[in-house]
Amino acid sequence: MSHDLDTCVVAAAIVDDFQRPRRLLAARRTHPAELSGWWELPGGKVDGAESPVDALHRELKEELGIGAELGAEISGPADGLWPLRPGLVMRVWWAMIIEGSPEPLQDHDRICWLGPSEWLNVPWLPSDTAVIAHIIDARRSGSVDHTPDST
Ligand SMILES: Nc1nc2c([nH]c(=O)n2[C@H]2C[C@H](O)[C@@H](COP(=O)(O)OP(=O)(O)OP(=O)(O)O)O2)c(=O)[nH]1
Repeated sequence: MSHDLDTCVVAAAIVDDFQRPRRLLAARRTHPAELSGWWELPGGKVDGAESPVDALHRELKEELGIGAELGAEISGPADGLWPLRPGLVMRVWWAMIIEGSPEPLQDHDRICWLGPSEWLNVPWLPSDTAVIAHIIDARRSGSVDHTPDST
């Protein structure tokens, strides 16, 4: 199935270390009402002509006040994408903070560093279940691909 016409959301799995990630940053949404209180990977929709990577850097600055280094993209099951709902797909990158200290500045009311055995300890958005399971597996098997990616 083609996802060419779908809206693209970009998000970051922000960890403390690409090679041996122990902590993962989760953020609790404040809006819209039906998503409020659920936790997600920080990010947002790609605007107009900006590239997905530019959009992710913009969102991380707006939402958390941080600059990040992106690692490899975490490829999803649908042509590399993570389907969220009809018409909406997500692309996800490993990321590490290189500037600033994360604060819930916009769209979230809480952020939380989840420790090694805690990556399932928040109620993730139901649409995130597959990607969170995937990154937990990658962490457990030591197969985190941390090759920098700038596509
Ligand atoms: N950032 C992010 N969004 C997610 C995740 N999982 C998931 O279903 N979504 C959904 C929630 C929203 O419907 C959509 C992201 O839209 P958004 O509202 O955060 O993006 P935005 O601020 O750029 O959009 P907008 O307010 O301008 O419409 O993707 C996730 O892990 N991270």
